[in-house]
Amino acid sequence: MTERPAAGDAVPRRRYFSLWFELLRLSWRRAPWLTACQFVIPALMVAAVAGSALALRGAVDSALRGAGGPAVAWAVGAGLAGTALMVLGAFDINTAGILIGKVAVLDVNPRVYGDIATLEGLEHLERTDYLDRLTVVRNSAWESVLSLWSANGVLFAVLELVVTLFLLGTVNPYLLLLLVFAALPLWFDQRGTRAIIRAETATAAPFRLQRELFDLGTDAAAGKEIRVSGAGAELARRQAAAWNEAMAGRYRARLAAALWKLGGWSVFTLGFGAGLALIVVQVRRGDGSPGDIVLAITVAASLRQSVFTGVHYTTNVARAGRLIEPYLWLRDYAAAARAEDPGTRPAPERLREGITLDNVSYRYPGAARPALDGVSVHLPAGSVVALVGEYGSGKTTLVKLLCKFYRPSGGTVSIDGTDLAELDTELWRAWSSAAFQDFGRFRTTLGESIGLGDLPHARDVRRIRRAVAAADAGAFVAALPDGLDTELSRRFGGVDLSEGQWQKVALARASMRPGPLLFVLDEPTASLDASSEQQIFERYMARAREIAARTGAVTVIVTHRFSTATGADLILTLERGRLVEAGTHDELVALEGGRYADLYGIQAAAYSA
Ligand SMILES: Nc1ncnc2c1ncn2[C@@H]1O[C@H](COP(=O)(O)OP(=O)(O)OP(=O)(O)O)[C@@H](O)[C@H]1O
Repeated sequence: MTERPAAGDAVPRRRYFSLWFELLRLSWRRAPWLTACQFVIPALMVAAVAGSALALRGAVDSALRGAGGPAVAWAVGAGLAGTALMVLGAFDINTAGILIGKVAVLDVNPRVYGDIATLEGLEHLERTDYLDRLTVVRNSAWESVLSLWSANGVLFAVLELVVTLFLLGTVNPYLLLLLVFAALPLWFDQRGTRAIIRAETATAAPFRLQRELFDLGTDAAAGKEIRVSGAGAELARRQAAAWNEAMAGRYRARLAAALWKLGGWSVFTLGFGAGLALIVVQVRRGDGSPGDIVLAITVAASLRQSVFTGVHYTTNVARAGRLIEPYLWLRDYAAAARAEDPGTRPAPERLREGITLDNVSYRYPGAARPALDGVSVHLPAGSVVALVGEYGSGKTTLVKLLCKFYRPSGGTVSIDGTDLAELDTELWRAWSSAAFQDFGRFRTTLGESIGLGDLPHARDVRRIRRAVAAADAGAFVAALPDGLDTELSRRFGGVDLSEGQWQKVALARASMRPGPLLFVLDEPTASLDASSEQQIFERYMARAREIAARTGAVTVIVTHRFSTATGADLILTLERGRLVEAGTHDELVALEGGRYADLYGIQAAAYSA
């Protein structure tokens, strides 16, 4: 099994070629004619460069010999070749742009997004090494495809270089030495570009931080707290500091790259000047025709152009390295994550025994201590289980493990005796429903936002209405201008919802599946007022019992309000990732000095005060 790549793992250069080959195949499939143009047009351009130089030499020498007819014919040929060069050049840029756009938007972008959104677990979205690379790769599909055609451009620039040098060689073989001078700017430029790539990767973290701080500072929701606390200036200071840190490294690298570039071109100009002087001396000695000087000047000018083009394309390729490296790393990560045995066994249609956690531990990547530590408990089929405990005690982590978002670092979770790791993840999720405290805000129409909870029935209006009723959202939906068709964003001509309304939408979404085996409610009412909360819990308790009777479902409710937990069949108290108590409300309050009894007592006293 392939391991997920670690933070510092580098991607071998040869992988670039396989990526380009893959992009070439995609381009061919997407637009064969445009793809063919990327080879035919540059080849014709090389022919036109050589043709125009040879024709000019012919025209000058014929004219000097007094052969008027051939001189005119050569001159017309040179003119045509020059015109063809310009037309082909414009055509080349336009066709390449269209092709790159098509492949980037229609093929590469969906794949990058797909790799982010469809990976089985959540871990990748919480790892800084993954997020750093994502920051670099985001919106970079265009540049990745561009790198393929830049590499192709380098090939044709080299071909043009060889042809032009060959022509110069016919005048004087020493001129072939210009190849060395032509190669130097490429080499110098490479060094500068590599410095830029290194700097961009090294400064990805402060760059991401400044962007996040900027988003935070301009977010209306966070804006309320920022204004009340007066933290705006401090946030702006931190954003500026992160920006300066990121940019200082990048500017230094750019300056170094500019100096390398300057050095390369200075050497080339020297060599180029010396070459021209050599030909002039040679012709003055009578060893060559004036046409040779014209050919040498024409060819040398196009040599400068082809070196310039070659450098430009090489820079593009090297710059794309800063995207290709993290892009391939992300793909390797996604491939390795997919290759991890996803489990193939079908989930049972009905729970008979229930869910068993056996010595389950979980540590977040990079965390110093485990979020869950040796939890063993049986959640009987058909039961309502309440998870209680202080902030950060591991409640959400436990339900995430039940949903198979992460795999336990130790121990097993089993469903009716089958290890959850062996169950087909997609099927298990299809038998689960969940509403989380940090719910998603899908800014589609209200009906779509709820229907997403059960894709095969996403347009089933009766089912959506039932889910709305389950979430006690009927009155709020009825008050919306277009009911279920209301757009959930002012930006799209719809309405903005309050926190509590968004939470009800999330609850309704979680209620779309009629008979899940696992029903998770992770503080699903934190944004609701007390009376809505009470009503919703009563409904969900009734629903839990009703589903339990049909499918043996286990309902897990994470809550900070102990009044909610009292009706559960089993209450689990977590503390610093460990399960410290398990039992019914009556059993736990009866425990002398028990944690639950303590917390329950404090809350009950606060409410009655
Ligand atoms: N993505 C993450 N990466 C690293 N550590 C995390 C992550 N999510 C949670 N933790 C840590 O794991 C521990 C348990 O967190 P968890 O969210 O499970 O607690 P909780 O009991 O649900 O808390 P709350 O009541 O505040 O929701 C905490 O110490 C938390 O800081």
